[in-house]
Amino acid sequence: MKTPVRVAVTGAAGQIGYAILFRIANGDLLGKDQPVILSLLDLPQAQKALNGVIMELNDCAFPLLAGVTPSDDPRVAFKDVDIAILVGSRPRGPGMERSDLLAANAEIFKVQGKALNDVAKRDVKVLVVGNPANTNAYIAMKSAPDLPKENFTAMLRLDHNRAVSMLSEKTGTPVKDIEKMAVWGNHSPSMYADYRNATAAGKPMPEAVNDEAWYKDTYLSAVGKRGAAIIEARGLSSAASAANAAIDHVRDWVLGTNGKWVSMGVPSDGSYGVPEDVMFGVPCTCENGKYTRVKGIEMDEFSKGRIQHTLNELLEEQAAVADLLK
Ligand SMILES: NC(=O)C1=CN([C@@H]2O[C@H](COP(=O)(O)OP(=O)(O)OC[C@H]3O[C@@H](n4cnc5c(N)ncnc54)[C@H](O)[C@@H]3O)[C@@H](O)[C@H]2O)C=CC1
Ligand SMILES: O=C([O-])CC(=O)C(=O)O
Repeated sequence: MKTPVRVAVTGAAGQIGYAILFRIANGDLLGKDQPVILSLLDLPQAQKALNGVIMELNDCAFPLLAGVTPSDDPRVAFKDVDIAILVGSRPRGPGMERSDLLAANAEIFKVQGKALNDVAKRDVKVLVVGNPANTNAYIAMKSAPDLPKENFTAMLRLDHNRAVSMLSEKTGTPVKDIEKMAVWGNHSPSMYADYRNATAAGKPMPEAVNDEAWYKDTYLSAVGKRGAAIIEARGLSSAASAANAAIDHVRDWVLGTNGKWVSMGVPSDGSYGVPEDVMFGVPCTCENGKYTRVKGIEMDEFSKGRIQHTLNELLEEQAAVADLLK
């Protein structure tokens, strides 16, 4: 039997928490032979509900679940964790933009970044889901100076999965036969879902779609605004698909992608004209527990403009939290 991996999930009593914990405990995150210990963080006022979730986790009698502990203190919840999925924060409601959440949620990620810095494993893998995810991940990274920067990532995978699914529907290609999709930039409507290198069953995606006007005028904004469309339809933000994307992101990071491209928000190394440390969505491949950016993608004028647009938004978000990080 393998040694259990310690996984922290914050906001564990919330709706994404309710969708993700049972799948992690079932082996969807790290494999069907890997025991896990769940360390669950939520606010003091959510502890009663969190205990109810733990009762349900226990009632599933998951063979891989080697322990579950609740806490309302990040320094307790993050102690010695190998993986931290930071979900806990306020979601937006109808009519709100993600930028409206920045003020409400930034402080959370400063506190949690510091706690990770002090008590987590030195190779902890951190995924920030709570919005605005890129800038929250940037805040957590900057608040954890003793941890390697590459430990911190933001979730672009929901956008990636939405982008692939919509191309699958448009072209009639099964999702499994779509490769090399790339979502650049911020997890917000400014993101750039770039299909130029993608393939549909081996055929170049632009050819398979054969409708550039649809791509530029309909598809790009449909991917970018999908979160708002879900809120409009459900009255609540996406939860099961967000949980699924978080599992995809961490699983691929830990277990590898076999050469397949996935989109991840990672601290920039300066490539593609993105200043260092900006938490930016880029296509990556993963192997041996490490991600590598796909390098050398040619940029046409349209792509340069889209990347600059989403970068500008991230730089504005960073400027808005600069005081918090002093
Ligand atoms: N990056 C992405 O693709 C997506 C991100 N999200 C974001 O995920 C976040 C969570 O969404 P939901 O689960 O639907 O919200 P929710 O409101 O159902 O749950 C949030 C949970 O976080 C807890 N929480 C709040 N502050 C906390 C803190 N300081 N420490 C620990 N726990 C804390 C709350 O008590 C609550 O239990 C939101 O920010 C939402 O916008 C949602 C969908 C997709
Ligand atoms: O839109 C929201 O607020 C939730 C989210 O991030 C998404 O579904 O993409």
